[in-house]
Amino acid sequence: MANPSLLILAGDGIGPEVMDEVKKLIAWFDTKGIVTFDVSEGLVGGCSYDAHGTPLTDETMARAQEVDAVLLGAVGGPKYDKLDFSVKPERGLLRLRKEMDLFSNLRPAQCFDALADFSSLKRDVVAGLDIVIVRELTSGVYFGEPRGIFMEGNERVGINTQRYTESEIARVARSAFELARKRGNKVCSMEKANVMESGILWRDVVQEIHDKEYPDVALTHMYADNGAMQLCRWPKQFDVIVTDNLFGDVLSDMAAMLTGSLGMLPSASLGLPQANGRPKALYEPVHGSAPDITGQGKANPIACILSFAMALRYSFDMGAEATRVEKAVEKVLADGVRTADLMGPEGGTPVSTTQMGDAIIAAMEASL
Ligand SMILES: NC(=O)C1=CN([C@@H]2O[C@H](COP(=O)(O)OP(=O)(O)OC[C@H]3O[C@@H](n4cnc5c(N)ncnc54)[C@H](O)[C@@H]3O)[C@@H](O)[C@H]2O)C=CC1
Ligand SMILES: CC(C)CC(=O)C(=O)O
Ligand SMILES: [Mg+2]
Repeated sequence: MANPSLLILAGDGIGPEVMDEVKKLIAWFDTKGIVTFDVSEGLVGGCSYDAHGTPLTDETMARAQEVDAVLLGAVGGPKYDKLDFSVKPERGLLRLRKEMDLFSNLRPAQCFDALADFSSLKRDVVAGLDIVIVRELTSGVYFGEPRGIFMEGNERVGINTQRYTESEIARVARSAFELARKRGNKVCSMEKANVMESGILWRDVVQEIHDKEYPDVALTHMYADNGAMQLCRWPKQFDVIVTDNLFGDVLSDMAAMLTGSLGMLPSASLGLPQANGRPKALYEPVHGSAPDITGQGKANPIACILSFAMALRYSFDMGAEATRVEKAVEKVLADGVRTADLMGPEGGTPVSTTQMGDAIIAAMEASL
């Protein structure tokens, strides 16, 4: 049987730095005879623009459609800020999400015990936290038409459109309910039904899907602004949060700080199951290309490594090996190994990106 296939798109900024640590893990799994991936690499984002004049070539897009899973680092950076919108690095990532139809973006926020004092919130608020934000990823205001900057009279007007169809809401709601059934059996849906028609439809459809198909799951609704406040006030009230593309983007960065650092948050972007039973899938850290720390060896690779663990679980049915990676991360953190983003106000000596990766490999080795 053919080896499982991976396409690595490390991208820009710290993307390649954190992805190097994932490559070490892939090599480790190979050396140990646990699993050998058929790995190919490609360009996305600014590096692709530099090489080809586009943030994603058709060839790379086609390869992404063929493989079992895509691993992505991060895209973007100040060098590209003034580019025409159509060729900005971020458009490469949006194209991947849209054309692969990766509508369900799972963004778990889990607070490792060793980091409960590193969150900007009190230990009691975050210790033991384990929630998942399910973000709709292929529609909403990032994709709606009309969009653009137009002249209206003698001034410019910027337009983006929030647009959701019933079926788009229904499918992401189903993925949230399915996930909840495997966890705490609770879903909180967040929108702004008080001020947006798309929010009214969102609330109605989520409720309908619940009543018809998932009456056993506890469902609540919350306005997204209150949701942001509740995430800071008492995040452990949540199990699964389902929300739209924009609110999910913002709320998940916020949830990152409940775990100690944005450098800790992984994600899985999943489509519907294909004929082989596997969903189309892309795995990437929640963070961006972090231009402020690029090239300094300061990036925390854990979000990218935990994204690879999600790939093992969701694309390759290797739950036990995913747990092995997660436990290795937990062990390293418990041993006090910290990248700079995880330093408390009292300071200490941070390890580099590669040292963190090496420590995680050593913990994997010890787990055998
Ligand atoms: N999925 C993606 O590829 C994303 C790309 N971006 C792009 O990244 C660029 C920078 O955006 P920002 O708003 O600065 O967001 P960012 O997520 O890159 O960085 C925000 C802050 O978090 C820190 N940070 C992020 N990841 C870290 C890590 N692994 N370890 C330690 N510290 C980390 C950064 O140093 C920075 O201070 C922009 O071009 C943006 O469009 C932003 C978010 C997601
Ligand atoms: C296209 C991305 C840059 C948007 C983003 O911040 C994200 O998906 O987290
Ligand atoms: Mg974001």
